[in-house]
Parts: sequence; C-alpha cells; structure tokens
Amino acid sequence: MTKPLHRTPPARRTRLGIMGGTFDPIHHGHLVAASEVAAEFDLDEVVFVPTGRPWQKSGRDVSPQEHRYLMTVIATASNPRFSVSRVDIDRGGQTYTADTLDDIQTLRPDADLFFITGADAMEQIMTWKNVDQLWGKAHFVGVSRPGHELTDFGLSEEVSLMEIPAMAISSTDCRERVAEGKPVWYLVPDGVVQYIGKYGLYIDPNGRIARPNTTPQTPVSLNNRPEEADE
Ligand SMILES: Nc1ncnc2c1ncn2[C@@H]1O[C@H](COP(=O)(O)OP(=O)(O)OP(=O)(O)O)[C@@H](O)[C@H]1O
Ligand SMILES: O=C(O)c1ccc[n+]([C@@H]2O[C@H](COP(=O)([O-])O)[C@@H](O)[C@H]2O)c1
Repeated sequence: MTKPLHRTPPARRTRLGIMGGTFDPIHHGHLVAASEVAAEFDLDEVVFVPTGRPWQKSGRDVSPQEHRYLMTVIATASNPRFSVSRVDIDRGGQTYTADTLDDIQTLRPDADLFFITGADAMEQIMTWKNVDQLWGKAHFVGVSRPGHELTDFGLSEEVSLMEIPAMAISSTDCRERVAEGKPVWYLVPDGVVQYIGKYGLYIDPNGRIARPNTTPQTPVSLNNRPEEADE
C-alpha cells in the first residue's frame, strides 16, 4: 500500500516592523506609530532601533546612546510584540538605514521587513544614504504627523502611506519642556518620566546632561539611586 503524502504547508514568513529613531526621548507619538502600523500590516513584531550617531542631527547635541537605549527599553517593555535592537549603537560610526536593514535581515533571515517612518522623516528620505537600494531591503510605511505632508514620491509599490491618530508630540518639545521645568507626564511613558528625572536629562537647554557622570553602563541596575550610579 502506498503511504499517503503529507504535505507540510510552507512556514509563513515573519512580518517584522522596524521603528528607527533617535528617541531622545522616546514618546507616545513613536509608540502609537508602531502600534498602528503593526495592526494595519499584520506585523508579528516591531523592533525599535535607537540610532547610534544620527548624521542628519549632527548640528545639535544628542544624548548618550545608553540613555536613549534604556529609555526605549523601558517604554516598550510592557508590549510583548515590541523589542529593542542595539545594531545601530553597536555598529559604531554614523547611522544609515541601509546598514540597519542589512544587520536586521542577517539576524532575522526568516523575516520580511517593514520600515516605519513619520511624515517628517519621509520628506527627507531622498537625502538618505544609498536611497535607491533601500526599497529592495524593506517595504517602507510612512505615517502621518501633525505639521507635515505625507508623500511617497510616487513610489507606490515600495512605500505605503497611512493616517494614524494625530499625536502633536516631538522629542524636541519634550526636551524643551523639561528644561523649562514643565511636566512631560503623559507625553512620554511613566517610566521614561522617572528615568529623565533620575539622571537629570534635559535640564540644561543646551542639550548637555545635567549630571555628566551619570551615563549608565550596560548592564545597569535600575534600582541604583542616582548618587550610587555615579560611583
Ligand atoms: N508624533 C509623531 N507622529 C508620527 N511619527 C512620529 C512622531 N514623532 C516622531 N515620529 C517618527 O518617529 C521616528 C523617530 O523620530 P525621532 O526619534 O527623531 O523623534 P522626533 O520627535 O522627531 O525627535 P526630534 O524632535 O528630536 O527631532 C521618525 O520616523 C519620526 O518621523
Ligand atoms: O540612512 C540615512 O541616511 C538616514 C538619514 C536620516 C535618518 N535615517 C533614519 O531615520 C530614522 C529616524 O531618524 P531621526 O533622525 O528622525 O530620529 C532612524 O532610523 C534613522 O537612522 C536614516
């Protein structure tokens, strides 16, 4: 008797969102963008990738990488589908999305990549390094952002555009509010409010951290009080 043929259906490829950003600090605009795209595009996961050295922000002081990384970990910890990658931080040098996508694809060969950008970043995308090669590495999803036009530059195959709930929040505004002594509660996740206060981030309006010796080394005990972290 011939055995019946058992055909295993091909495994579904993972649909992996990538939310790149400087996250100085991460705020609810970033989190809503990732959540909305994940729902609309049926993503299995979203990896947040804090930039190492964002070359288009070289005109201003950016907070130390480990602070931005740890705030991103804190902000995403409660969502089982969100994670944080250090690829841009650990690579060193200036951060280019072409490298980000190559590194993530090497780590996750099983995944189809969806790169999430706000409308302001999308407006600038034609100035990014090796932009012509980016379209073959991921599908790009541009999301609406108050004050910015959403455009796909006619690349309707490579880029999707999506309206999301308007979150008139920026990291710049959060930093300025802290420097002016205003609250950032509910603009950023609660744990990020506490982290900013613990390390005295953004108190100096020139962008330098207020307690320069408190840059945490990873791994770090989040139970340390600021004076202990100084040692
Ligand atoms: N409120 C928002 N709504 C939609 N997308 C956003 C929003 N804020 C940021 N983004 C997108 O998130 C990504 C990372 O942004 P980034 O970390 O530079 O934050 P930012 O608020 O623009 O910072 P900064 O004010 O320091 O320039 C970019 O693609 C950006 O367009
Ligand atoms: O590849 C580039 O040249 C490039 C130039 C500017 C920004 N990006 C990426 O766009 C994302 C948002 O950047 P930013 O500066 O708005 O935080 C982040 O992942 C950056 O690495 C990428």
